[in-house]
Amino acid sequence: MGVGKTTIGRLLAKELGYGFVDTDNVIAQATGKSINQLFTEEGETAFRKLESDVLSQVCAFTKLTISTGGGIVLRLENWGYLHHGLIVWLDAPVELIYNRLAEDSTRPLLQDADPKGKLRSLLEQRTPLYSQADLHIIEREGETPEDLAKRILEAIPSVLKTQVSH
Ligand SMILES: Nc1ncnc2c1ncn2[C@@H]1O[C@H](COP(=O)(O)OP(=O)(O)OP(=O)(O)O)[C@@H](O)[C@H]1O
Ligand SMILES: O=C(O)C1=C[C@@H](O)[C@@H](O)[C@H](O)C1
Ligand SMILES: [Mg+2]
Repeated sequence: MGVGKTTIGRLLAKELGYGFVDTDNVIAQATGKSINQLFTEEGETAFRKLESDVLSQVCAFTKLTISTGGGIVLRLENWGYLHHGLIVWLDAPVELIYNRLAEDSTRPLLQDADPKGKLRSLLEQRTPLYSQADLHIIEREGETPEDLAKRILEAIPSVLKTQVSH
């Protein structure tokens, strides 16, 4: 959460000449509600169902970069959809994310008495799930979104199946 999926996904799409979709944005547009409102008014379970519905539809397209919500990994069903493409785990130290999101109130799960502790526990719970991604990119201090998009693009060939020449 807050690691830069939306920001960097958009840049990657541009570099690749692909379309771009952000599942949180699609959900907000389709429902006319913010992510905060959805969590408060409908609950996290209803949000997760919407998130799977959106992913199940957008994963069918080619030449598309999809930025997801940080909790997309939680439902087993989503992994079938994610594996239509190449999955990148964008990772950053909790301290960095916490500082970035300190003034940001748009993440409902961080409206907590101890947001840093919450970030830590979410990351701990989800690490085994994020580890299922094809590519793991760890952000370095001071790296810009452009730097990260470039690094992801450079790393992608390393996880593509090597072609067998005859
Ligand atoms: N490499 C970076 N350096 C500095 N700021 C960044 C970087 N990446 C993202 N940001 C900033 O951090 C904030 C969170 O980024 P963003 O919304 O892209 O994260 P996200 O992973 O999509 O979050 P969520 O999981 O909530 O969807 C934004 O204000 C963005 O501008
Ligand atoms: O990590 C999460 O569980 C979330 C991340 C955001 O992208 C949103 O999908 C929402 O705030 C939940
Ligand atoms: Mg996002």
